[in-house]
Parts: sequence; C-alpha cells; structure tokens
Amino acid sequence: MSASALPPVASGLSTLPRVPRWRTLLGSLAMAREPIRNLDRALTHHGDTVGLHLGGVRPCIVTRDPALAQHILQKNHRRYLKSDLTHGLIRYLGRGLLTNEGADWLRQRRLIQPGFHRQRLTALTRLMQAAAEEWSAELRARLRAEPGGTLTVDIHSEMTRVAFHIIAQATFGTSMTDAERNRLSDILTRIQAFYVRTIRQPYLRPWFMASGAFRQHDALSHELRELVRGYIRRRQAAVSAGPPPDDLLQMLLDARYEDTEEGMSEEQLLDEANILLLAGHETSANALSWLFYLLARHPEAVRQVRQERAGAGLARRAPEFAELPRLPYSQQVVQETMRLYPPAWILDRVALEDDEFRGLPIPKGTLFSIYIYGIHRHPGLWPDPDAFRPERFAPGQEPPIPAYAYLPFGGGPRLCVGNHFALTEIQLVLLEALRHFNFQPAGPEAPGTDPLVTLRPKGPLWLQVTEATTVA
Ligand code: HEM
Repeated sequence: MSASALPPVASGLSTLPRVPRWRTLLGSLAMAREPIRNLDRALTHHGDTVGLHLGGVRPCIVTRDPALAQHILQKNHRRYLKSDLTHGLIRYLGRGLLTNEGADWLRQRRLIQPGFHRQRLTALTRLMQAAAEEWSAELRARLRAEPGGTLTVDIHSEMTRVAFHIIAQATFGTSMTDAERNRLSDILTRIQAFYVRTIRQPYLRPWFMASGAFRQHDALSHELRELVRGYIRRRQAAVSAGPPPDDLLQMLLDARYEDTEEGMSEEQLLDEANILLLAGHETSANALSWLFYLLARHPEAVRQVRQERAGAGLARRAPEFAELPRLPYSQQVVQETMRLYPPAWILDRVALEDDEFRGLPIPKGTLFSIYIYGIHRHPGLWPDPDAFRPERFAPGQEPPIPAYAYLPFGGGPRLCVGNHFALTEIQLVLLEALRHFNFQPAGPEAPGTDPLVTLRPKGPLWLQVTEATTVA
C-alpha cells in the first residue's frame, strides 16, 4: 500500500485516559525537546496506555503495555500498518523491507530473510571482525601517539564509524574505498537528519520548500542511488572473475522469487540495499555507544566478560560465529544494554480497520506509538528497572521475562531481519575493544538522550581510553 493510500488518523477513543489537548499543546515544545521524560511522566500519571496529541496536534495512543504491543505487532498484526512517520522515508530511500507494506513486503521478506542464514553470518562475522580490528588498530596507534597514553574520545562518533564500516562491508564487500564509504555515510546521515527535522518541525515545510532544502535532499538521494547502482553493476560485470564474495549484495543478487524464479529488478535491489544500509547503521552504532558508556561505569561486568572469554579458551583469537554462544555473559551484557537503551525506542502503527483490545475500542485510523523504552523500564515488569544487571538475561531467572516485555528488535512478522547480524556485530566489537582497551567515564554521569529515529546520546559521549595492560 502506498503512503498516500493510508487511512486518516482517527481521534475518537472515549474510554482511554487522555492528556488534555491544551496540556499537550502547551507541552509540545518540552515534548519535542525531551520526549522520554515527558512520555514517562504522562504514563506514570495516567496508566500504561494514554491518548495524547503528538506535537499538540496529532491524536495518538502511546502504550507501554506489553500485551497491547503484542496485540498490535503479532496477534492482530494484519489490522495494522506502519504510519506515514516511517513511510515518509520512501521519498529518500525507496520501498525496501523497512518501509514496504502488504503483499509486496511479504514477497520481499520471503525472498530476503533466508539470506541471513547461519552460513552467511559465519562469513559476515569475519568481515565484521576485520572492520573491528581495523578500528582497534587505529585507536591503538592514536593512543600510542599520546604522551600520557590516555585519550578522551567521543565513543558515539567512534562507534558510528565502526558500525558504518561493518554494514557497508557486509553489504558491498571489501572493494569499497574509504572515500566511497565516507561519502555514503555522509549522504545517509544528512538525509536522515533532514527527514527528522521535517517530522519534528512540520511547520517549517514552507521554508524547506522555499529554501530548496527538499530539492537538495532529493539530489542527495539521487546521488546515493547512483552510487549504489554503480556497485551493483560492477558486481554484475565481475561475474566471470571468480567466485563472488559472500556478502549481502550477492545475497540480494542471487535471491529468486519462488513463483517466477526470477531475481529482483535493479530498482528493487537499490531500494533493499539502501534500506539495509540505513537500518543496519545507526541502530548498531547507538547500541555500541551505550554499551561502552555502561561498561565504563561497571568495571565488574568488564572483568566478567574478560574472565569468560579466557575461560572459553578464546583469549588469544577472535571467536567464530559458532563460538559466540560459549560467551553467554557477554551476550547478556549486550541484551541488558539494549533493554536500558533500546536503539529503536518507539514504533509506529496505524489501525487499518476497526479493532478492539480488552474492551478498548480502536477505530480504524488510530495512530499508535509503541513505547519500547517505557516497556523496557517498566517498574511492574523489571525489578529495579534503571539498574544495569546483565544477569537478568541468564537462563532460568525467576520470574521469567513476560512476553513482549523485551523487544529491542520489535516483534511479530516485522521483527528485525538483521537481529542476529546485529547481536553478532555488537558482541564482536565488544570483545575486540575489551581485548585492547580500558574505558573510564569522562563525561556527565547521566548524559541526555536524543531520541530521533533511534535513541542517540545527546551530544558527544565522552570516555577516557587507555590500553589494556594484559591483553585478554
Ligand atoms: C542493534 C541493532 C538493531 C536494532 C535495535 C534494530 C531494530 C529493529 C526494529 C525494532 C525493527 C522493527 C521495526 C518495526 O516493526 O516498525 C527493525 C526492522 C528492520 N531491521 Fe533492524 N535493528 C538493528 C539492526 C539491524 C541490522 C544490522 C540490519 C541489517 C543488516 C537491520 C535491518 C532491518 C530491516 C531490513 C528491518 C525491516 C524488516 C521488515 O519489516 O521486514 N536491522 N529493526
């Protein structure tokens, strides 16, 4: 379904606690500046599901009720679509898995999902590891050039670079030059930043039109497409030059529809490649940034990760994909990081038809914000919800984690297709970093968050880095 064919957003939910419209209007600036604090306040005051007006104008239901999240994402998913907040990206990045809907989405999902199988992840793990090692070697060189052997780094900017290197390499293989990769990253960052502005400040649209900002970003999107088209054509031309690399582009090129046994059109391939770059970049970068922020404050967790690695006989080399489950504590550290700082902190859905949830009528067109951050820190679901405790995710913990109380990768049929990819990548970078470096806090104790499309830190996330004396 195209974005323009979406049903209008309805407003008539009578049995729901609501934040009065005058209050959301008055509070709309504060909400734009600090959405998390304001949503938490509204939900604590009114209950786990509340009606309010986004930006003071747009009726919306925000929920941190895991049962309602499950209802929308899984049990009754056929009655819901993503909203124009997600579909608006189609203008710049095309209709790939993340932005697509309906039968078209299902056909693409069936085509692409098998491409993320174990064997490919095993091959991609080596590419990820190579990118992580390149970063750590470069950081060591910078550290050694420092007279005191200590560097203060913005870990968010470091991790943004590493995560883009990994996703670009996993998608297009190793043939891309640094300059090409930097250009791709720059274009995507600029498009995303502009897109977020158009959503957050819709009243600036006339200005964006008059100033040529829309045209400028359309041109960037065109440049991105042509760059990616170039890689695709180069790969197709190299078909006789030996076995192709086992990367995501090759997966997209080799995939065949069940019914026609044909491959994707070039335009569809472009859309899917763009979406993989976007979806696989900032999410992982943010997870990694918060991971090191938390570890700098929890040296006991760092000790345990290092001990576990040594105990698994993996002290002197990087683990292979199949060996990662031998490091359960380091996996729990990653899971707990994404509980406290879920990169996809909120999901949007619109009701395609009338629905009902536990007596709550949901008219067609109702806009939902599934507030993952709020679910992950819900005091009724998580004991001591703000504390960093990786052991929560250890097997056999009591009480068990309720369904949909933990959903960093979403849920239901639209669950993140890159979830195993992301978990592998984050664990590898974690192990590589702790092998060579110690991290200490260098910024404020509780840095702010900047919840845009993903949950970024507000401003730089400063950490002090030194070389680890004993390489674990
Ligand atoms: C920590 C890292 C990541 C997080 C937290 C994350 C989170 C998510 C979430 C929550 C969704 C569902 C969105 C919705 O239902 O509205 C999603 C979808 C998606 N993700 Fe991820 N993601 C991550 C990494 C990746 C990576 C590395 C890739 C690609 C290699 C990727 C590709 C996708 C795609 C293509 C979709 C759309 C799937 C569909 O609708 O069929 N993601 N992701």
